[in-house]
Amino acid sequence: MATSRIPPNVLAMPPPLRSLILTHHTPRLFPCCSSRTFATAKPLSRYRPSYEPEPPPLEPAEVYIPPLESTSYLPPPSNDPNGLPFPAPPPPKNSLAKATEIFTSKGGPKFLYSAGRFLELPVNSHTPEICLIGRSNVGKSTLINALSGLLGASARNSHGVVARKQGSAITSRKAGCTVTLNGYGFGTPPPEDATAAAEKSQEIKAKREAIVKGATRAARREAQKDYMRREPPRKFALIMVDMPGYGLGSKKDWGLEIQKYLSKRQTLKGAVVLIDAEAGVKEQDRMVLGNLRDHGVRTMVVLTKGDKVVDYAVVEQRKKDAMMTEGKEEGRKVAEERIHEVLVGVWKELRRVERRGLTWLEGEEKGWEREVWVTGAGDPRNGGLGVETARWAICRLAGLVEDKRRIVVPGLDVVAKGKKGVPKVVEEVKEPEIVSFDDIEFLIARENAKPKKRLHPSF
Ligand SMILES: Nc1nc2c(ncn2[C@@H]2O[C@H](COP(=O)(O)OP(=O)(O)OP(=O)(O)O)[C@@H](O)[C@H]2O)c(=O)[nH]1
Ligand SMILES: [Mg+2]
Repeated sequence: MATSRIPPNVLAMPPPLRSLILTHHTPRLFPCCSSRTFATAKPLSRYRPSYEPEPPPLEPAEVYIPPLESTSYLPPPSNDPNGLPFPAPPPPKNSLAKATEIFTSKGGPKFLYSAGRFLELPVNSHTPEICLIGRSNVGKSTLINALSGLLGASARNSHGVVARKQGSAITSRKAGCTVTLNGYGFGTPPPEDATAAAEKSQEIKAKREAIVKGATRAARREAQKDYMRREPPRKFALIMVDMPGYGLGSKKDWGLEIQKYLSKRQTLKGAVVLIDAEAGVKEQDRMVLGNLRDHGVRTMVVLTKGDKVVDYAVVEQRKKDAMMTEGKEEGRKVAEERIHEVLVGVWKELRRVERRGLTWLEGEEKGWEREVWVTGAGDPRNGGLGVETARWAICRLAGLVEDKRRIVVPGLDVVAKGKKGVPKVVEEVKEPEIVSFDDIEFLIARENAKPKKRLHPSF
């Protein structure tokens, strides 16, 4: 019978190693600590990551179908209650390329800051900011990653230090992953700003020299104060702010900080409200839209997880349909119908929220945008449904690209104005509407609340 022996030089070994050697060579003496017991010991499971393993990827050849008819939709005319959303024309190629350049420029996105409170945010008086708001787990961080060029699995499975170093947002399958206001810088500032930035850095340099050379102590102290208060020159074309989600896993304090951000941030150009295409508009979304209205923030809605709606519809349809190809086509129709349903719900909600205020109006600069965008940023087939056009929409919201599309619909003529991208709507009302007294009162109140144009400063 082979018996294990204790090595003679065991006492010459470092004390922490001795017990290991002994248990290895004499398993019978220490059965509870044998190497096998160590290998299957329970405590190791504590170090496993807390998120569940990813499900196996979908098979591209089987499930992949062409994306939806369009990635952005406009509402039917307001005088047509049964009208369907209609697909908006795609953005012009040159400005689409400009938006792509801003988001995917060399060097990638830069993670700028993570602020737990509004007061911790760095000063910003020059770079336009756009914030992403939505329920927990809706896909805010995934969308930021996809906008910067990461596709599918890379956008949705971004964890740990490597992701931080790359400048990507951390994502998780667990709700409540993002708990601070996280800023990401994209693109390079326009050339005139670069010159201004160079001048400013000269100024800062001069101030620093003054600190060293300042004759008196008081002068040095004054220069030091100025230097501490300085704002770094503009380095990015756009800053995107990823916010903590509301709903599951959120906290009251975060809500308060977000409110402060919405009301006080001077450079905030607009908010992108993310709504899960599978779940539709929820109570918390209504509350957030109300907040945006109260703070007069320009708002744009983006549906996320559009790919899931499409896949689900296809799989369901295929169960019913024996013919695979027909199943796909039918599935596409079903998916389109489901997306239409959610879109109609979104516009209904936006109009309802608008009616409760006086100044946050449909299609106005300080109101909400009609066009709603459909995305599938975390599409496991690396498709990144609608990400390219979403980039353009965000740049338009920030005033970085122009919208020169002309959209003509029966009964509704939308002309997108060049400069600020606010579509001007000329609506043809075919028959005179019968309006209740309440509505008239409301319309008068709304009209009075609009800022009056002054003909001359002296008037
Ligand atoms: N299929 C699909 N999955 C998505 C999409 N967007 C996000 N997901 C998944 O949804 C989960 C949550 O994504 P996150 O980006 O972390 O969500 P979040 O809104 O930042 O969540 P919080 O930080 O908790 O507020 C991840 O597991 C993603 O893989 C999408 O467009 N399609
Ligand atoms: Mg997040």
